Amino acid sequence: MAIRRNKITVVGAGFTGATTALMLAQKELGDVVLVDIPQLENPTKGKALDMMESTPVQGIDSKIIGTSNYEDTKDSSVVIITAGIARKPGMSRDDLVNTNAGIVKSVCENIKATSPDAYVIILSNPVDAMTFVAYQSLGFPKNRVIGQSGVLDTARYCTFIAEELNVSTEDVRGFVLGGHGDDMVPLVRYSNVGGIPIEKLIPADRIEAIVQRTRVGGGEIVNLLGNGSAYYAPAASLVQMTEAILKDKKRILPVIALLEGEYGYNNLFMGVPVILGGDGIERIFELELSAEEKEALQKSANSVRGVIAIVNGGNTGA
Ligand SMILES: NC(=O)C1=CN([C@@H]2O[C@H](COP(=O)(O)OP(=O)(O)OC[C@H]3O[C@@H](n4cnc5c(N)ncnc54)[C@H](O)[C@@H]3O)[C@@H](O)[C@H]2O)C=CC1
Ligand SMILES: O=C([O-])CC(=O)C(=O)O
Repeated sequence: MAIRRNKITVVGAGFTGATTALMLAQKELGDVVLVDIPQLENPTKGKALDMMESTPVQGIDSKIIGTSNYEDTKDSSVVIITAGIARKPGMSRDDLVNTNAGIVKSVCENIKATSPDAYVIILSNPVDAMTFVAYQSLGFPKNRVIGQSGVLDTARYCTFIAEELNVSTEDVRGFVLGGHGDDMVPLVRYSNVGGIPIEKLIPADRIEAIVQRTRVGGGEIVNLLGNGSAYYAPAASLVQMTEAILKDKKRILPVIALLEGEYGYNNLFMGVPVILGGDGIERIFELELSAEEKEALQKSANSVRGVIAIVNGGNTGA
């Protein structure tokens, strides 16, 4: 049988979607289908054509098309959902919940019909609740419905640690647990630089400042941009997750997964470290947490449940 390239669909051709499409093509992870609403079909085709015309210069062979027709996305291996509105200064991610829930639901109905075997990665905010909406709308098994927050939050955290120590970002390891909001839980005890615990290298007050900056890292960019939210680091995070799945890399990454007893939570979508590979979320790692870390995670979980309740008729879980 002839070997075919993977088809990767990116729904939403705005800042994050278009950037993600280009980065996916640059890594030649597959052919990319960029989808937006019918009213924006021409600009979507235009963005895709512009990217396609960069391929001879970049020396890459991925094809990129723009469309508003889900038939073009048929049998995608991975679908990335970036469709929805983004926040502006003064807004929280949770302010987007009602608008984006409707959008994510309608997108998922189309995906379910055209790519029933896809692995679906959700970016639209508030992303923990939107991953729940996607899970309900798609009816796919839990290993194939994956939310993006922890890769980005961890990238911010590691950037700030590397800056603090003036070392390569490559040598910084750590991760962020919990919901994608200001209560997220960067895990200091599990963070190191070249194997050396950060607590041995950075004074406690500076670590606390890094943790706080990470928690509001999205807001920092929103305030600087003035009219939208981050997209380069979010796109890079989506590409890392897509690559982990398509190449069956079995990366250990923090992603939003359905918890069924892990960390003491049931029927809740929240960020936890997992093995991400050819079968999506292949395993969730449950770490031993201190009393303080458990309390911080509980606060984050309560925030996520509050937002899920808004889109789930007052019920707080899946
Ligand atoms: N989870 C995370 O870590 C992050 C989440 N986000 C979220 O991702 C979402 C997208 O952000 P941006 O790309 O910056 O926004 P954007 O406004 O630049 O792009 C969103 C695109 O979605 C499209 N869209 C709306 N309804 C659609 C539908 N039914 N079908 C297809 N496309 C549709 C819009 O026309 C627009 O082109 C926002 O909700 C934002 O908050 C952004 C960055 C990080
Ligand atoms: O802050 C936002 O609204 C977008 C986002 O989730 C992030 O950049 O972390």
